[in-house]
Amino acid sequence: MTIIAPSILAADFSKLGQEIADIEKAGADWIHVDVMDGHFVPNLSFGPAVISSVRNATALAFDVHLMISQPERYIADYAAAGADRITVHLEACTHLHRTLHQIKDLGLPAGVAINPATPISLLEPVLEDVDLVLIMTVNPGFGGQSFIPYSLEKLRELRQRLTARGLSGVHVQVDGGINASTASLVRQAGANVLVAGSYVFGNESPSAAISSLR
Ligand SMILES: O=C(CO)[C@H](O)[C@H](O)COP(=O)(O)O
Repeated sequence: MTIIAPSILAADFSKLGQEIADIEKAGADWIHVDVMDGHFVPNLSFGPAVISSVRNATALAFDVHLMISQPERYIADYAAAGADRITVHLEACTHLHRTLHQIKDLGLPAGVAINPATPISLLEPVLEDVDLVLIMTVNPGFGGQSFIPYSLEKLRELRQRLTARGLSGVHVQVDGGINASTASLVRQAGANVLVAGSYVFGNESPSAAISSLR
């Protein structure tokens, strides 16, 4: 079953709680929460105070994607703010294995994300330690960018490696440029968790947009 995780980066921040409640009614499975620090990525979004203020707007899981340098400094804060799962970037961690276990030690599923130019092979040492791998299908930092086609090869390679290692339960997530057309391609290539921002929140009917991604 495909899990749809709308990214609130594309929501109207002036009524964020309502936007989250509405997207739950529209059929979302998880709420994708993009945290940006203006250092690891060239944009800023929001921090734990905003997350905790909207946590009660939904019963859905908050899937927190930390696009921040040295995320180990803030993992406890995001867990306390209401994150249900936390994903960190391989490129942002000095000690990736330690950081993933820091997340797991807080009782949360740990995810690892990679940028478009990072090869799948670098994930090999931590595949057994993660619940989710996020293949960025755009360069992180901004919504509304175009899907990078080479991502499909990376997805196929990741699925093969997970299957070969008996790890088919690991979620394979994609983020960036996902719409009805690219959704079909990434699902065929092995993704089972689809993040979509502008396609869902910018659609006249978010519920139709979510259905079209499944
Ligand atoms: O992580 C992100 C940017 O770094 C966003 O989640 C991603 O870009 C989704 O936006 P869109 O669906 O509009 O492409």
